[in-house]
Amino acid sequence: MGASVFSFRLSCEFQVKKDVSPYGHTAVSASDVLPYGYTAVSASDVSTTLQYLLQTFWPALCGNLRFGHTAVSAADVSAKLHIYYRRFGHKTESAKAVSDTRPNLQKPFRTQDRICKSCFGNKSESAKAVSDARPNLPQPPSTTLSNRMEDYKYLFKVVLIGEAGVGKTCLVRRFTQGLFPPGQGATIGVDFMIKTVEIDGEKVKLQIWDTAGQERFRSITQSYYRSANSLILVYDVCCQASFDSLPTWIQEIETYASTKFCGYLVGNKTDKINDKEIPTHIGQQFADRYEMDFIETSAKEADNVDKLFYTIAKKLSKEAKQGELISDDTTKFNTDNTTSISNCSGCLKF
Ligand SMILES: Nc1nc2c(ncn2[C@@H]2O[C@H](COP(=O)(O)OP(=O)(O)OP(=O)(O)O)[C@@H](O)[C@H]2O)c(=O)[nH]1
Repeated sequence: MGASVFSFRLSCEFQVKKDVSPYGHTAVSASDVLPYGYTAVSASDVSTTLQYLLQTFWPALCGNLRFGHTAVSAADVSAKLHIYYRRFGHKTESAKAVSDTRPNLQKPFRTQDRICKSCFGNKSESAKAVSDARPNLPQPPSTTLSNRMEDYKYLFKVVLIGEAGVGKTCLVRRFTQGLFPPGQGATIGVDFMIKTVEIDGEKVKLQIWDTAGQERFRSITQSYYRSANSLILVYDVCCQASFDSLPTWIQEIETYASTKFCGYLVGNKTDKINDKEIPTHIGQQFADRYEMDFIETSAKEADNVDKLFYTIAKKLSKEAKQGELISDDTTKFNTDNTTSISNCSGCLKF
């Protein structure tokens, strides 16, 4: 089993690992994740073990970390794992042994809840998003996997892209948490949140991926385009440069996205009326040219933010109902009245 199998980078193949990583995009080598005598364990075993390791030790060591907002090197991760080795030893050799070294797995939810909150800040939405995205972790009886599967009809993946500083994170946090974060720092790699909305009486879960706009993260963020059901391309209405860069982003989309996705152009920061550089009709023209929907928003004032995401949820639900979201790789239809739509094997399937 090659090193790539155990790679902890955010890749399509091992979405579960990706989704539980509080490290953003840290690459962890095969040796880091194989403290078990190099026994061939499956990717999911490794994933599950790492979830446990990271949950157990990371919060105490690192405090209020959140997805994608912390740069942690492979060496850091490795150092944390050594603590685990010291405690449990190196002698476990099989996948079973791996699971035997997880004494806390059956602890009640209170423990996990505390860990999530500790790990990701005291933000219930964040903690819930993390919890939802960890299908392998023990769940309290009231929120077992099957229960949660009945919680919604569709699951869609929405990815925000655009230049750094245009307000992608603020849009996501306004929608998912109802707040405008003061002093929002730059996203490192990719962050995600989940919000369930109701469309025509049906629950629709939006898995919202907030990508870093900085060039240095481009190779990471590109890997998210293909599995997106919807791509939201954001620019800052007060920043000509962010608008001028749109053709480059369109090229990125054409290169990396799937052929079937719902595209939205968003001009953000409309509250800065006196600084506006890109008139609404120019934004609209650009969107028309590339057959995208268009809206102007203010994450700060909560203008049109809900409308943006609800419109996307509604459109995708309609397309799913009409069977128009049949995609490159897989479209999953669950037998229990729950449908998980995805464009690639990298999408979460709860
Ligand atoms: N006035 C105003 N400022 C905003 C708005 N949205 C975001 N900002 C500010 O713009 C700055 C950048 O916001 P972010 O949400 O971090 O931008 P981003 O696109 O996620 O940036 P990267 O993570 O680097 O890609 C922050 O200082 C925000 O406070 C808005 O609607 N109005």
